[in-house]
Amino acid sequence: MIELQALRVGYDSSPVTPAISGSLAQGSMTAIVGDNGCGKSTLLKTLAGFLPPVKGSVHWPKGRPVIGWLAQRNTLESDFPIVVQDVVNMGLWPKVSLFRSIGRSERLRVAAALERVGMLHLARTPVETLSGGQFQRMLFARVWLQQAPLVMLDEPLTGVDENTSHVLMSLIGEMHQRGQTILAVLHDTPRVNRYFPAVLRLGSASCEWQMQAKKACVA
Ligand SMILES: Nc1ncnc2c1ncn2[C@@H]1O[C@H](COP(=O)(O)OP(=O)(O)OP(=O)(O)O)[C@@H](O)[C@H]1O
Repeated sequence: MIELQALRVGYDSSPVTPAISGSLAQGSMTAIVGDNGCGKSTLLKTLAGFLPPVKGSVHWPKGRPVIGWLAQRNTLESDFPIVVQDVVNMGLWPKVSLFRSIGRSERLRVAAALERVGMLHLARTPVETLSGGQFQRMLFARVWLQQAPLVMLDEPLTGVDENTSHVLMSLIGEMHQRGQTILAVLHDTPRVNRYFPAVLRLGSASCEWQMQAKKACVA
């Protein structure tokens, strides 16, 4: 799905990572790990097309697919004047535009997504009143509903409690099992070791891919 050829990512022509070569197969599930500041988020943003490569290249043999994107928690505004289900509704895009009202079957899908993350009772709650963990569950409901071929998650488990981590990890496993390609930046070493079949370890001078047979990836 994605081929990296001596890719270096960074800002203003200055790379922050070493050269990265390798590929991500369709349906794969990969964790990007490494120390703070080593360039994990920058790599994700470059692969998503938000930043140009500084050196090397990213190749999409079958074209870049729709990407389900979950940004790092602290980069998000949480004081929009909208309620939870409005945010989750956005996962229906582009099947439903802003100019077409949502039908019964779509409302049921949104409700199912909210139920899946334990947030159905908060469907009409203003986003600005959510706790950090509830906010993250809401974003996961949107990504889960979207069913994008490629899902990029930037530190999806950071700042959430153990129970929420468990729910979110099971959703990641579920998306993987239904054939979506998963690429996630994570600091949760035990969960990376337990659930991710592929790991890209990013260092300041080099990087390393690790592939290993994994048990069932649903938490
Ligand atoms: N917009 C920017 N402009 C210039 N430099 C940036 C920008 N954003 C991040 N950086 C720098 O790029 C380097 C890599 O940052 P990045 O956020 O990719 O690291 P990370 O591995 O995701 O870190 P963390 O684990 O702390 O989230 C850091 O030195 C950071 O200061």
